[in-house]
Amino acid sequence: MMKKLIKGATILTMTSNEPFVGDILIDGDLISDIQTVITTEVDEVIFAEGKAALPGLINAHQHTPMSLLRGFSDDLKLMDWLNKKMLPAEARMTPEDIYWGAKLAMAEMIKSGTTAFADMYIHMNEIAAAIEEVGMRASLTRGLVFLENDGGRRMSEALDLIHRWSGKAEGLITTMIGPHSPYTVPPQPFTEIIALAEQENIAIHTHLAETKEEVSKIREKYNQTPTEYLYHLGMFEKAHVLLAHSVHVNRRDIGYLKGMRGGVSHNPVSNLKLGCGIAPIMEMIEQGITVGIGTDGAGSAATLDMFAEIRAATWLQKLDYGDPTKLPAFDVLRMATVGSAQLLNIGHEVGTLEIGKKADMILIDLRKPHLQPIHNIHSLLAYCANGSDVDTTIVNGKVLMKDRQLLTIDEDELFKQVTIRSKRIVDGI
Ligand SMILES: CSC[C@H]1O[C@@H](n2cnc3c(O)ncnc32)[C@H](O)[C@@H]1O
Ligand SMILES: [Zn+2]
Repeated sequence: MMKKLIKGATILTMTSNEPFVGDILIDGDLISDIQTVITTEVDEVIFAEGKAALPGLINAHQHTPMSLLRGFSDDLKLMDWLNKKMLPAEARMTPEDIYWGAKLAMAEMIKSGTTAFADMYIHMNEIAAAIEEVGMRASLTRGLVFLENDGGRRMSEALDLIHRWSGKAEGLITTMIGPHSPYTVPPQPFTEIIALAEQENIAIHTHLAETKEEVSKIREKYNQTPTEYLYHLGMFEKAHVLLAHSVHVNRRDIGYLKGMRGGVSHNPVSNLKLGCGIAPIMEMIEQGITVGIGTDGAGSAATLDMFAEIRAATWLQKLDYGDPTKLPAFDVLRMATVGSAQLLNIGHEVGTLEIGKKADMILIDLRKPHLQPIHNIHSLLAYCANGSDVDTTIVNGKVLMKDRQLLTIDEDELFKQVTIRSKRIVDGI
C-alpha cells in the first residue's frame, strides 16, 4: 500500500468547527491517521504549510455531458431551454460525445475541488468508463423519461447500468435509478420504479418541483403538488431518495419529506439563472431533512464550481429572510460535504476527514490576497474562495491534481475533442 503524508496543513475535518494545524496520513485509499505531528516512513510527502485541507466537495446533482452545451442556450425559460434546445442537442450526441463531455466536466470539477458527484444522463457506460480512467467518485443514474414508447429500452439500460457498474472502479462507482421528474414519468411507470427500488434496495435520483410551471402542470393532471404526487406513490417511505431542486415545496410538502432517507440537492446557481425561485432549505433543515449542494448541468448552471454554489446558497437564505445570521459559513460548508455525501448514500465513507474514512480531500492555497488575513477559515472558504484556489485534489488516496496540473486527464486532447464535438452537436439547432 502506498503511504502519503500531508504535512503542516490547516485541517478542517468538518466534524467540528475548530481547525488545527497538523498532518494527515493516507494509507492506500484510507485516512489512517490525523495528528498535530506524524512521524513515519512514507512513499510521498505533500507539503501543505499555508494550505487548508478539507474533505472534497460533493456535487449532489449533475448531468456531466451537458458541459458540451455550456453557453449554447442561455437566458431562456426552463421548458423552452429543455424542449427546444437541450433535448434536440442531446438527440445528436453520440456515445463518444458523452464520454468527452463527462471528461470535460470531471476536469472542471477536479480543478475546482469536487471529488464526488451524482450524475443523471444517457449512455452511462461511457460516463462510467471515463470515471474509471479519471478516478473520481460518482453515483450514476440513467435518466428515465416516459413520454415516448421506448420506456422499456431505457429501463433495461437503467438496470444494466446498476448491474454492470455498482461497486466497480475500485468502489468509486455507485448507482441509483433515475425517473427524471413528476412531469416526465406517469404514475404507472413511477410506481413500478419505486417497487423495484424497494425490492432491490436501489436509491432513487429524481428532479422535483423546480418551477412554478411544473407545479401547475401536476396540479392540472393529478390535482396534487409534485411532492404530494411522489408521496402518494409511496416514494419517500420505500427508498433512499435524492431530490434535485425542490424549490416549490410548501409547508405541507415539507411535512411529507420529513423522515425521508436521502434528502434534497439544492442547486442555487441553476435556480437563479433559470429564474426558478429560492428553495426553502432552512425550513427543510428545521424539519430534519438533509440538504446537500449541487450545480445541475453546465448547460443551466454555467459552471461546476461548488464554491460559487456555496456562496449562492448562503447569500440566498440571508436575502430571503432579511437576516445575515441564516446559514452561516460552517453550516453551508457542511452542506457541500457531509450533506451531499449523505444524499449520495456514501456518508459512511466520505464527507469528513476522519480516521478510517476514504481519503477524498482537497488542499487550498491560502497565500492569496483574497484569502488573507485568516481570522476565520470557514468564512474565507464560504465567502471568498473560488474553485481556482484549489491546488491539490485527492480521491481514494490517489492524487488527481497537484499544483493545478491534472494527472489523469490530458487537457490538450480534451480541448481538441470538445471543440470539434460541441460544434457538430449544436450546428443548426
Ligand atoms: C434523461 S437524462 C436527464 C435529462 O435531464 C435534463 N435536464 C438537465 N437539467 C435539467 C433541469 O434543470 N430540469 C429538468 N431537466 C433537466 C437533461 O437535459 C436530460 O435530458
Ligand atoms: Zn438536473
